[in-house]
Amino acid sequence: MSASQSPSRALALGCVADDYTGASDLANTLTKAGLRTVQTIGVPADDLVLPEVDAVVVALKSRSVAPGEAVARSREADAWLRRRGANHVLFKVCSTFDSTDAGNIGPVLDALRADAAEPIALVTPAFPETGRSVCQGHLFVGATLLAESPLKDHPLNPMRDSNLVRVLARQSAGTVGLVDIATVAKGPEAVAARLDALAADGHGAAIADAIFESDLEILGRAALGHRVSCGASGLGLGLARALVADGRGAPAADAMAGEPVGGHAACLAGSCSQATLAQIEAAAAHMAVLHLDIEKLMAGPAEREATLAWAASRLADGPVLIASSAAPDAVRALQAKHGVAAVGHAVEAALAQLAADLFARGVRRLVVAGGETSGAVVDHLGLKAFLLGPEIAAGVPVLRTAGGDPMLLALKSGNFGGRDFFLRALDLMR
Ligand SMILES: Nc1ncnc2c1ncn2[C@@H]1O[C@H](COP(=O)(O)OP(=O)(O)OP(=O)(O)O)[C@@H](O)[C@H]1O
Ligand SMILES: O=C(O)[C@@H](O)C(=O)CO
Repeated sequence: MSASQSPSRALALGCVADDYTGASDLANTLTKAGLRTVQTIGVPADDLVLPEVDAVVVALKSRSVAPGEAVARSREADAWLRRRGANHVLFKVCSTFDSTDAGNIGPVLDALRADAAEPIALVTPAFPETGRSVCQGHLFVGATLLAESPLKDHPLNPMRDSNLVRVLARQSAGTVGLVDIATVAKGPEAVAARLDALAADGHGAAIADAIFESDLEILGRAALGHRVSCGASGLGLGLARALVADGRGAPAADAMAGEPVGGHAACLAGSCSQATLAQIEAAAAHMAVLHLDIEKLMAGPAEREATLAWAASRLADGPVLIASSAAPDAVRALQAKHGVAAVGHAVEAALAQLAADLFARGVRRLVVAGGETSGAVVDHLGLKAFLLGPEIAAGVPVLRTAGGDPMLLALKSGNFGGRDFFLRALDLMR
């Protein structure tokens, strides 16, 4: 990571994100709102020298691991951020609240709250820019209730209950209350008073309604009165705007100011979301696309090796896209035959290995679709920290690796981006 010229101030905001794409989504939001932000991969070393920043987003791959492991990693990240002076830590989860009854949102939040000695934490995944809103504790994806949206078919954590008070209560040690939209509309003091009342009643968390960015500004201000909160980029926006109003933040250095990185370009898609499936279809008009045969992939290395040979022979002519993505029926059939975890891990491992092989063949611009997939790829490439570049689509920035041989990446959350996402990303990655 590039060295700082001046000793860093205490962080205005610390963030622990439960996946890598979610972390870059949040880092993008904080940057746009005026906080200079760096995203690290995993908990950084204690002696990490940062440029002058206001916020650090520590990206973990903890959304779909065992709860104990998620808790341990998140506590470590939280402790690092507190040592860097962060008074408030936002636990960034998915705007569609991706989790199961076992966790990991509840267990991690319980632990962070205990470590911060906070009686209650405000929780909201609302993110109006991408159509996520919460009303009477129910999460909507656009105009559709969460449990009726495509998220009901998510390969790892199908979301079948839209009532987040219930969802969070099932995975938390404590009980969960609601800060409803009527209270939010009254302003930060009313929200703070409601949180105090819920805490006095013994609730450890409160789902907060939010529909518009103005609601999130109110919630961000109220959340800053506590040491920990939980939400998606919308709450990040609210916290950042409150901090900037308090005098923190400054324009970020242009992460793309250096030489263009050049090199070959490739896209890897492991997300099976409706959005990604449509984006892959649209990309086929502009680049060579290969759909992996998952049965063959699971049978041995031949499918991956053949894919690499296919890609290597085309890279000089332009970008290639390799996708494991499949429609819900096909995903379910594979999962029924091999097991959810076995297919997921086999696909992630194959795409991560392909990323490394493509890097070895000169790829320096890489677009990855899917949070778990991005986690596997970034870990396998051994990348440690990112600076923020321009926004490709809501929630997806261009990332530039900090230090070493520069590389540009876009880590796309499954549901984000328009149909032309892959082309648009590569246009901004030079
Ligand atoms: N054809 C397939 N059949 C079964 N599982 C698949 C297939 N292709 C990919 N997968 C697995 O599905 C999971 C997709 O999760 P991932 O987080 O990458 O995407 P996403 O859930 O759409 O994105 P996000 O978490 O950002 O919303 C991964 O574990 C991946 O390996
Ligand atoms: O909040 C979101 O929707 C994304 O940042 C994400 O975490 C999806 O994996």
